[in-house]
Amino acid sequence: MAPSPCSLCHTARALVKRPKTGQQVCKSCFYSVFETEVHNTITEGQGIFHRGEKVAIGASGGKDSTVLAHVLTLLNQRYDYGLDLYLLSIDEGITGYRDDSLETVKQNQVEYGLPLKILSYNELYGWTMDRIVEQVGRKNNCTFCGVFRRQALDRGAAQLGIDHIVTGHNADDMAETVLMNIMRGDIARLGRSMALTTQSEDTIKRSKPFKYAYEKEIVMYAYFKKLTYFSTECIYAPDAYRGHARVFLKDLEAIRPSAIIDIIHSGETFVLEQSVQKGLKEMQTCLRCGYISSNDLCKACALLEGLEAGLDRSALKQGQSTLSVVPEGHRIIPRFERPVPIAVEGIERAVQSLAL
Ligand SMILES: Nc1ncnc2c1ncn2[C@@H]1O[C@H](COP(=O)(O)OP(=O)(O)OP(=O)(O)O)[C@@H](O)[C@H]1O
Repeated sequence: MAPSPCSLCHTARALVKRPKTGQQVCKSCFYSVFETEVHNTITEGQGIFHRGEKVAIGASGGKDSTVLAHVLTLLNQRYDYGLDLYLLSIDEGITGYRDDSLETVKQNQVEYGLPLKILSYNELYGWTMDRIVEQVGRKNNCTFCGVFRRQALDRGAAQLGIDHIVTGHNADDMAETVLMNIMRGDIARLGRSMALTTQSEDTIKRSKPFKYAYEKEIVMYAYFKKLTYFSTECIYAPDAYRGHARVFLKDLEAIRPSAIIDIIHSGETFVLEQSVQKGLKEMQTCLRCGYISSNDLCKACALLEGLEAGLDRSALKQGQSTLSVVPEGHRIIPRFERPVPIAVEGIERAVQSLAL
């Protein structure tokens, strides 16, 4: 049987069946269409970046963030976004996992010529995940890791004077999140987690440029381009609940590949009723460390307090402590200082208005 021609350029031989659309394409058209779709996500509407912005790529050494570092570096040059890119890695202190993946990030630093900052849980919280798991067991450790990582990324970015973090969350991650939030009945969180970019007054801007990129295509892209990435799963039990959502989603994708995008679009159309919005807690800053929080203590301070007190699973009852006074001998998280955002667009507009 004669080889099929690429359904986009109609000249080269098709080598890939796109998981997202089923189109048979050649390698070069696959790269082009993948990169263009990410560019479209980034630039749609007002766009997520502005010229001169300092952007930290959350770099774990895994496939998603490695491809993100590669594609953002490329698009920044191709379309002249004018971004100042950095790699920001959080070392959770997981022996035999994160130490190895950080070696990959260090290689990426050289390959892409981007400055790299590594910030560890040990430095910030005085605890590694290895020690946390020793104390709280494997069952709930993902909660600690998730809360601590979120804050560590913000703190690392703040130390670099960066006001925008991008992560490699992909379309599969987004669809899983929709399913998980529906199964939990947490529609308020669903709305927030579907945004391409999130920012409130007191937080560092976060974006997910791979929001619509299929995991399978990210893997294909990394494979064909021979990118250096680390492919082992975390050694501590991954979030079991997400695991169920993932298996369910993969089954749906096998039957109908568009299920992933369809679920994301469904998630995007949920709108919170006014009455529900009114019931949501106002955000404030943590009395102890100054980080954004919906309680007197932020989740990280509450979890840390539990760890320091030698609690195990009960330490998960976060947000219940209202103490601004630190119990004696307990370690605390340093105060969170945010960089003052520079309104570059505002400055540009002001300069333009002065021009003759
Ligand atoms: N230790 C870390 N340091 C910096 N960023 C991280 C770290 N862990 C996760 N991230 C960011 O959060 C995104 C989603 O993380 P998740 O744990 O879901 O990993 P993943 O889906 O395996 O992604 P990756 O393939 O990039 O590891 C990553 O793509 C990355 O941008």
